[in-house]
Amino acid sequence: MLFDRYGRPFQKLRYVVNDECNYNCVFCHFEGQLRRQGSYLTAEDYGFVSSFFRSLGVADFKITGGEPLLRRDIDLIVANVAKTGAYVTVTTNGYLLRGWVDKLRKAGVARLNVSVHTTDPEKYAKITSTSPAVFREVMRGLAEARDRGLSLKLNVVVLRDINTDRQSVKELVKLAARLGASLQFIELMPTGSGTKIFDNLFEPIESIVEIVTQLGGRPIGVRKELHNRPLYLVGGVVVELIKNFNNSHFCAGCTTMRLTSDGKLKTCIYADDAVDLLPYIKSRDVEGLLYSVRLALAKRQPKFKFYSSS
Ligand SMILES: Nc1nc2c(ncn2[C@@H]2O[C@H](COP(=O)(O)OP(=O)(O)OP(=O)(O)O)[C@@H](O)[C@H]2O)c(=O)[nH]1
Ligand SMILES: C[S@@+](CC[C@H](N)C(=O)[O-])C[C@H]1O[C@@H](n2cnc3c(N)ncnc32)[C@H](O)[C@@H]1O
Ligand code: SF4
Ligand code: SF4
Repeated sequence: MLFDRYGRPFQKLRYVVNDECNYNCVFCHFEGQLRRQGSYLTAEDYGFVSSFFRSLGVADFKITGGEPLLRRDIDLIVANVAKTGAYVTVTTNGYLLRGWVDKLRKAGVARLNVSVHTTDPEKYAKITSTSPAVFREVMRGLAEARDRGLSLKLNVVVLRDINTDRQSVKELVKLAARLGASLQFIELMPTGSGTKIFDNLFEPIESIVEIVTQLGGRPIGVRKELHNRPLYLVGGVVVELIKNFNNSHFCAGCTTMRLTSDGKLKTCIYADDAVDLLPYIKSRDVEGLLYSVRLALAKRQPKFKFYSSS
């Protein structure tokens, strides 16, 4: 296992497998990468690089995007990562889910995170720049995934006065319960498109905690291995809370980096100084990769620190 200078172990890697999307969400951070660069690692590259990272002790791989289900070889990518024996999850907007459920299950996906910010089709359409019919298709995909036995988590970006009232939270809990899913509330991040709406739509996670508590929820633990995220249980549903803005406790528990779709290792979602792994991935150069990962770890800093001069 490798550690950074702040004693944080490197245990999880997020693969941003593309930089395009069939949605245009009002807040999208695109995982901190530029849109439409169009140069992607191949499924074979992901297989090779996953074996390498596994050998360093990384055991949890997140496949995200852009919209990962737009990649025609997404099942092959999942299979090549899963073959290493690692835990592989995919985060998706869910619109193309129905066509992929069986293939992803066979490829060995451990869980799907599906972003569903509201149960109101009209609000959904506005948030994502789609239509209410798109929302209904996502619901069909989720039902199919549940029926085929896939483990599910619903992602909700918290948006002030859009999904922060008691009824909205209650309906999301009910939806998660029907799907046998867990539910994750994520604070809005001021990056990418999130920057321009932040002042109007940011709502701290505490408002959700208050409602969850009013609904009978109780704390059941903390995800120490990832950002010290608090967990609650409400109505039989596990609720995970991502308080990622200005939270030194969250960054202190950061055990993850991102590999952009063109092979750059980002030390933090906010950081611009990525380390380029592409030449080493393409030439299957393990020594070069190890040197570069050590370099990235040496650069890594918590974005929000306990003590900061700035
Ligand atoms: N600031 C920050 N936010 C993160 C980080 N990891 C995840 N997030 C936020 O959480 C959102 C949802 O992440 P997901 O792709 O669902 O995955 P996850 O919840 O981190 O991981 P799993 O629980 O393993 O599925 C991200 O898009 C970010 O907004 C991180 O390292 N830093
Ligand atoms: C960038 S998306 C990529 C995967 C997929 N397209 C989706 O939307 O699920 C990954 C996650 O980041 C969340 N997200 C996007 N922009 C965000 C922001 N500014 N703040 C917090 N979360 C954000 C999305 O809701 C989604 O759950
Ligand atoms: S949050 Fe996901 S679905 Fe929405 S625009 Fe970004 S990548 Fe696409
Ligand atoms: S250091 Fe903080 S902001 Fe940066 S990726 Fe880790 S948790 Fe996110």
